[in-house]
Amino acid sequence: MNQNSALTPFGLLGKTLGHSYSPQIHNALGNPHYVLYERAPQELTEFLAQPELKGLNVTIPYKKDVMSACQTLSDAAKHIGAVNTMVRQTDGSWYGHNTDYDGFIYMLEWAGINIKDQKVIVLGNGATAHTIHVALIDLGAREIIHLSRKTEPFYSEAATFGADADVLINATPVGTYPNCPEALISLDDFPQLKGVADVIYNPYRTALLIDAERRNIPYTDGLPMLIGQAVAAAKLFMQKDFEPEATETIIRQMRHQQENIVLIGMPGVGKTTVGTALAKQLQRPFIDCDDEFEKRYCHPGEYIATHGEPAFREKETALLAKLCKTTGAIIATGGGVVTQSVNYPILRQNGRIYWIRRPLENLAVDGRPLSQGGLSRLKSLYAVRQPLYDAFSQCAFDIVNPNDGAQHIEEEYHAHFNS
Ligand SMILES: Nc1ncnc2c1ncn2[C@@H]1O[C@H](COP(=O)(O)OP(=O)(O)O)[C@@H](O)[C@H]1O
Ligand SMILES: O=C(O)C1=C[C@@H](OP(=O)(O)O)[C@@H](O)[C@H](O)C1
Ligand SMILES: [Mg+2]
Repeated sequence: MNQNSALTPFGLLGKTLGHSYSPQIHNALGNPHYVLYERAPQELTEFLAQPELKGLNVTIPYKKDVMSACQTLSDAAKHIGAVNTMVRQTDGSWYGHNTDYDGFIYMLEWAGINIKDQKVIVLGNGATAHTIHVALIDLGAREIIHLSRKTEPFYSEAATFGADADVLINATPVGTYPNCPEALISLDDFPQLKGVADVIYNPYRTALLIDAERRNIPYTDGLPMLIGQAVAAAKLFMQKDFEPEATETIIRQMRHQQENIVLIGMPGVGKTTVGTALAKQLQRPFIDCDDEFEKRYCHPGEYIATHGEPAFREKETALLAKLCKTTGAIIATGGGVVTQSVNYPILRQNGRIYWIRRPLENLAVDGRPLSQGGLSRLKSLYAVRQPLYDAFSQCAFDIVNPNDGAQHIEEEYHAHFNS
């Protein structure tokens, strides 16, 4: 190492870190001196002995290993048996705490999910589930049941334990990018739920959360937990308090950056045209699902004419599942995506869905086999699809001209994240 290059005082310690939001979050909290530290197990002791290090977050697989390097431990860290935050004390020793605990409690508060005297079902029995368990006891849960794959009770027993459960928490990685959408269970087995929380933050909405959203059950994804734990760590690192708005602003900003704009609507209504304009305005990537289909197979119209619509729908869903894992993009779909209910969680997981409308008389029909047969054919297609577009979308816009339409959608999108 260069003699003059000082070690950055704050960071995240782990074995293989890949992409992490932590530097971005700490930066937003006013700490530009936060980096990723990937270290092998045999390097840990020497690494932690460096006096330039002032504060660390710790991730798998080291949350237990670093405990022996901490002279003092918080009660939460002791009860949980894991440390995710280390703070250098004035005497040079390390203090170990667990801000995942704080982040979890923050997430529930943020979502308005009450735990006191409630029956809580936790999916999973691993390290995260254990941290959550300790927090749930401290919050006064009446009963906590962990469903798991390896030890009883199993996920298959959800109906037995879920009948009178108040809160459901997913503490497993099932449904995390890139294996999304995927859920361990259906909420059919939990008829009394008052809240659902998922520790996963990529995708933004797991299949479990989309299920909760559909049933109007209050829910939260794991981003408030991630940011809540970072803020709790930053308080210790920087020895300062943060206004509650600071945390809320970061949550909102990250969502704003990441949420896709998804366009649905009748064939020929202008999804591709409006999507192109939106991508340009917002300087975000544009994905046209029909174009992507054509790159891999052939023009969608030609595919339907040759192989039939069911074969097209199957290929289209598989392709959508790949394309819609992305974040921060503008996505124009093919007009028929709403005919397959399985497409809803795919589009919704990272997206706000806009239904764009124009009078049927004005729709483009060229190269669109399902739109052939004149206005009466379009009317019957619309009769079937209109309730589906309505159910799939969070917003609807009547578009007179594509640029104005893009402008209105952009305004709604920004307002949604700034309210
Ligand atoms: N609001 C609009 N007013 C008039 N013509 C439009 C409008 N939106 C799109 N068009 C035109 O309609 C045709 C089909 O638009 P396109 O974006 O390909 O629709 P979609 O992707 O929904 O099938 C294009 O020729 C486009 O220029
Ligand atoms: O409405 C439909 O079922 C279809 C619409 C087309 O996309 P556009 O909506 O872009 O025309 C294309 O996906 C395919 O021909 C099927
Ligand atoms: Mg199109």
